[in-house]
Amino acid sequence: MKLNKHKPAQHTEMEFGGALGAACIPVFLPLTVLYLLSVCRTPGGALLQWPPPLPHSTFLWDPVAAAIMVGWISLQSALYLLPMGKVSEGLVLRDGSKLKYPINGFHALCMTAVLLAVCVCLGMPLGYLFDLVLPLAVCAIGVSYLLALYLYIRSFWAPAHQLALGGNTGNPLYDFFIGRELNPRIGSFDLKFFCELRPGLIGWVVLNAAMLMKEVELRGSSSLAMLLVNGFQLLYVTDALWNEEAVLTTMDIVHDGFGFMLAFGDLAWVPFTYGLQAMFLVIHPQTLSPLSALGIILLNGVGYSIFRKSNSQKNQFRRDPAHKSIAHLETIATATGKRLLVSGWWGFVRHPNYLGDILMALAWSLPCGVSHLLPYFYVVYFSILLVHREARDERQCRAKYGLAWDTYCRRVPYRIIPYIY
Ligand SMILES: NC(=O)C1=CN([C@@H]2O[C@H](COP(=O)(O)OP(=O)(O)OC[C@H]3O[C@@H](n4cnc5c(N)ncnc54)[C@H](OP(=O)(O)O)[C@@H]3O)[C@@H](O)[C@H]2O)C=CC1
Ligand SMILES: CC(C)CCC[C@@H](C)[C@H]1CC=C2C3=C(CC[C@@]21C)[C@@]1(C)CC[C@H](O)C(C)(C)[C@@H]1CC3
Repeated sequence: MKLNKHKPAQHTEMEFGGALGAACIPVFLPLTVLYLLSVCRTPGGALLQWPPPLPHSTFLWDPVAAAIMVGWISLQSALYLLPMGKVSEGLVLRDGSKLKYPINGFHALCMTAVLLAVCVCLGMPLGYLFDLVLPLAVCAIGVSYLLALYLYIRSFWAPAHQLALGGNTGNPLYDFFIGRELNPRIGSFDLKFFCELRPGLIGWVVLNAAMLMKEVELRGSSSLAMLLVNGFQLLYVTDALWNEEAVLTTMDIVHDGFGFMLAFGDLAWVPFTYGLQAMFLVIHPQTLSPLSALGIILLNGVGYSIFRKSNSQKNQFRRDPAHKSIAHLETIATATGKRLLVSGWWGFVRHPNYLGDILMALAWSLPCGVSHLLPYFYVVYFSILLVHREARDERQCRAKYGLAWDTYCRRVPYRIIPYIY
């Protein structure tokens, strides 16, 4: 293979605070993960405490955790490679080609669940993962760094048309962080698509199940709060894998390169911070009245319904605008030939799917009560992520659709929350 001397793209706008952000985030976020996990295990559970509850170095490394990590990634890779489900094509690439992706994430989730159930019945102490969570997170962070380094180095052998438009600035720190290559593959194994949905997302619900088991070990039964958190998040992950094909049109797959940000986000950030609520409940049990539980279930239901219906409406519209379920919706033309929906969910606010996602995030935290900030970390982080993501998407859409996008913004003035934002 020939080493390619790519000319850095001229005037690429740097995101996430540019080179400074790219230098700080890979240090700051892994430390944040370890800090949050440590706080979660303290009886006080206060997010801001002095001195901070720093774990002793002996709690950070465990060869068993390393073995579990290797086993887990190998298992998910094997399931990804199994010829189950259908094969779908991604969007058209810059060279006019389309990549093929195996759509078998839901099968992988079901097979993992069966394997896990068998192992638990045979006596495997799943709750032990609670005790191993810090060394497991250290291993996941280590894997993200190694993967990002591998991705950065191999990108110099990729042809220019396979690089992400925003990931080839010539600044090594920034390009390592944001990702140079768009769809890095080993043979037909797509590394970005695999990482986005498999080891981290499925790992998240397995960790949640482990927290439930730990609670049963400690207190003899699982609490309503723990059941709600597990149920809601399992629904979210199952939905993502059931609708796996839709991920092929998201910003991450279509636009972003694969570098440290996504590798770390997928493999370490998602499994170890999205499930903080369940981890919190192991040490800080909460009693939930049936009425509050009902209210929280309703909130999650409303959020999920908005999230799913709006995402499905747009996916259907992009795949087949003439489909009978959406043919009645009002649209506007753009100079690219693609149209924009201006009625239905996408006429309500410009990002109805983000609104639904934020409502669900709130429903995942409420079972943990209101005495601590820690279980609300996800809601706060996620709102910031989505506001930032909305701004990035808006910039891209304005560049793509020009005047038509301005017309859409006038027709649908609110971004995420009607009459507020
Ligand atoms: N749990 C988590 O951590 C995260 C969850 N998410 C979720 O992932 C899902 C996908 O989000 P994301 O990838 O950010 O982007 P979206 O699914 O919101 O897609 C944005 C794209 O949709 C198209 N679009 C925008 N407006 C219209 C319109 N009116 N009519 C037709 N098409 C339109 C444009 O692309 P084009 O015109 O080119 O088709 C635009 O670039 C969301 O539900 C989000 O909440 C996202 C990030 C993190
Ligand atoms: C650590 C960084 C600062 C931020 C990293 C962001 C990533 C964690 C997220 C970027 C987009 C994501 C998506 C999902 C998970 C989180 C990341 C990877 C998603 C797979 C969750 C499930 C949803 O149904 C989805 C729509 C499939 C999501 C797609 C985007």
